[in-house]
Amino acid sequence: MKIIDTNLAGVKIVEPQVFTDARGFFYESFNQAAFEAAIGCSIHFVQDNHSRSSKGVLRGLHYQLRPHPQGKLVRCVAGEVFDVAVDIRASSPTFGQWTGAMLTGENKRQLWIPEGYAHAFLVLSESAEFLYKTTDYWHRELERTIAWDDPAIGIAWPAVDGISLSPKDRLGSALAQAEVFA
Ligand SMILES: Cc1cn([C@H]2C[C@H](O)[C@@H](COP(=O)(O)OP(=O)(O)O[C@H]3O[C@@H](C)C(=O)[C@@H](O)[C@H]3O)O2)c(=O)[nH]c1=O
Repeated sequence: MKIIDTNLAGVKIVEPQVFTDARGFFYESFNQAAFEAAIGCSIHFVQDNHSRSSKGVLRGLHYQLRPHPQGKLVRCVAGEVFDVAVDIRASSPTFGQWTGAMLTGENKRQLWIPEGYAHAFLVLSESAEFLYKTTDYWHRELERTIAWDDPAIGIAWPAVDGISLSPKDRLGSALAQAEVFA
């Protein structure tokens, strides 16, 4: 497993070692000890999520407030997504900055997004299957959405014909109006 730093100190790309042979491939998609050693702290995941989306679907930018913030280890097992994390910790030197990674069924890369970041992804292939682990349970009342296209963040989304959003995500707040992490 290889860890690749991003421009946001807490956000890491995880690249598993993939073993390919005549039958196909094998890799450890999660190994608690190796993951904790790589990110330098202990982590306890409690929920696994799986979504499928069509091309042009953009989910996010989502986060959950305290007392139930979520760290997320995300990956795309089929298709291609552009995955984004935004630092929304008010006291952080990188507050409001974003990082993006291509996660695909082929490259098998994962993105580790700790608590204190908002998360979104855009589907670039005809469809994409997206899997992720979370460090806390879902709490609908604590969920928040920041606008995917807030110019104050300025995410350079790859071009796709027609972005499709949920009704909730169409109402995302500007970062300046959002409840963020102290
Ligand atoms: C997130 C979530 C949703 N749901 C339900 C609520 C709703 O009826 C349905 C779809 O929910 P949403 O529209 O919020 O799904 P979605 O837009 O895919 O939400 C996800 O987006 C990505 C970017 C994230 O980072 C995730 O944490 C999560 O917020 O699933 C759960 O039962 N458990 C959950 O953990």
